[in-house]
This record gives sequence, structure tokens and C-alpha cells, in this order.
Amino acid sequence: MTEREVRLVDTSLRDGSHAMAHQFTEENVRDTVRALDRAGISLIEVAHGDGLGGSTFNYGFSLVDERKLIAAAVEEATQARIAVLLLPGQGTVTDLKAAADLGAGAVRIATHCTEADVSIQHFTAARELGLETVGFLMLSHMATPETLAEQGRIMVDAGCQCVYIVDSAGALILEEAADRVAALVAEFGDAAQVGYHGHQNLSFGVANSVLAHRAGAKQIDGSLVALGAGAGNSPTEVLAAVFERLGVETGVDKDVLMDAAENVVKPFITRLPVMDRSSIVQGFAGVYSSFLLHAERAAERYGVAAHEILYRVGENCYVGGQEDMIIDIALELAAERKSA
Ligand SMILES: C[C@H](O)CC(=O)C(=O)O
Ligand SMILES: [Mn+2]
Repeated sequence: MTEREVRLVDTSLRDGSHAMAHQFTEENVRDTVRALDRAGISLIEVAHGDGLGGSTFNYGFSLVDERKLIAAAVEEATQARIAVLLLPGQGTVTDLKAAADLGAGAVRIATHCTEADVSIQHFTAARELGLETVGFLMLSHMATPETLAEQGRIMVDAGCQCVYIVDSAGALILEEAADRVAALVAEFGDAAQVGYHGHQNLSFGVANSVLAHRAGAKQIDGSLVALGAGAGNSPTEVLAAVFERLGVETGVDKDVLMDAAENVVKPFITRLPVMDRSSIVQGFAGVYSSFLLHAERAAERYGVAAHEILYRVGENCYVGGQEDMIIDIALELAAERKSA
């Protein structure tokens, strides 16, 4: 068998949780894992969109307990490893142990891009549990390549095996993505891999992923039918087709993935990810993609426009965890309108 040059990782069942307002059923998870596993995807992420313990008032409650979904995913996978996401402070080491006990084989630990130090304890625990470890530097557009390399180094020293440039806002354009990946590759050498997680808000998810691979990234994220926050993630089935056209070996079957996208995932999607005004504004203004539904709900409730809320979130440089402050902005805009 040809050696895989890049590993495609699928996050439909985690990042897609945002787009589905965290309403995945056990059947959705079982069907999707079976299809991804059949296509040869070797790492499948399953969790609440905001990671272990994310089912809360602030982020939104899950329909089905994520532990039940993780157990179902583990049961369906024959060759794929199931990964969970953990945001330190939201998910705990206890949550991680429970996920490992259910059979999860990898954890992706996500921090704001300048706060990698909060992940040290969790990487230590993950390695003790024998898990594959991945680090997520979220909202990577907010930091320079040099700063990201320093932050990635903190994760690697703590036991992380692959650090991702995470374009949470879908804001990076071409060399902005490639330069960030290259800085991490140069910093780590053989000590760790580099990954890339794109969002489609400005339509660069796939193009940036190709450049990320050329800059040395070994793991690339995607979601079937782009199911993910904001305008969605780089579609896994498109990544597979593009890398095949470029002669880059992924070890996955693009036709099985296209079938999974059309016949398994598309039928259960309640809201197709699209590049509409709000998600384009997210990419333009550098807003966390998972704020989209929160902004839409606040817009409807307070009679203001979602894209105006999102522009202001961008001006205020809000980061993940500040979902509740979106309501403050909606109220502010409503008051401004009233007094105008
Ligand atoms: C918790 C976030 O949804 C993680 C992620 O996928 C991103 O920042 O993008
Ligand atoms: Mn994401």
C-alpha cells in the first residue's frame, strides 16, 4: 500500500454539532462513523461542538449525552480511532478519563491561540491515559506565526504530538495560513506534527489546506458536506478529491466519502452551512465561527441584524467562551436603534 502523505481527519460529528445546534442523534453518529470508517478515515472526532462538558446553558444543551454518542462511535468504528475535543476549564480530566474508558483513543485539546499554558495539565493526563494527543490553537488569525510557534512549543513540551493552526473564524487567506503552518513546522522539526483546521467563511478552507500541506502540515481537518460552524469546515469529500487530483496520497476513498456526504449526512442536516452575509462577516471581521447561531438567535430576539452583531463582536475581539456577551451587543444595538 502507498504510504499516506497527509491524514484527513473528520470533524463532522464535533464541529458539525455547532451547525446542528448540538442535536445529533445516536443514529446520526452511528451512520456517519460507519461511512467514514468504510472510506478509510483514520481519526473521527465526536463530542459536543465545544468539547467534553460543553452541553451547558452558555454553549447550548446536547440532545443526547455525549458519552452515549462517544460509546456508539467507538462501537461502529472498525479501523478508525475516535477522538474527543477538550477545552480546558470547560472539560475536565475526569471527563477525559470517562471518554478514554468508553474507548476514545485520541484527544484534541483546544485553547485560545495565546493561552497554550492552560493545556499542560490536560496533555499530561492524556499521555498517562495512553491517548493520541493533538493541540488546537484556536482563532490563529489573532496571533503572528512567531507567537503561534512559541505557543505550539508549550503544547509539544507538555506531550502534544500534533499542533493545529485552527482558523476558527475562517479569516486566513492563502499565505496567512501557510506562513503560520510553516512557523510551527520549523519550530518543531521532528518533535511533533502540524495540522490545519479550516472554515469556509471566506471560501478558503480547501485552498488553505492545500497550502498548509505544502508548508509541511501532516493532518488536515474536514467535515462531510462542510458540516461545521459558520460557513462550515473544508468539506472532507472535496479535500479527498483535491488531494487525489494533486497526487497526494491520503489513504481514503473519495467515492465512498462522496456517497457518505450525499446519502448519510446531507439527509439529516437541519441547516446547510452556507457562505451567507453573516458567515462572510465572520471571516472578514475575524469572529469565532461557532458564534453564528448565537448571533442569529440574539438578532431575532432583540430585533437587530445578525451581521451587525457579528461586526461588533469582531471589533471587540471576543474569543470562545464569551457567547453570553453576544446578547449584550444585541441589546446595545437595539438601544442605539431606539435612540436614533
Ligand atoms: C470549540 C471550537 O469549535 C473548536 C474549533 O473547531 C474551532 O475553533 O474552529
Ligand atoms: Mn472549527
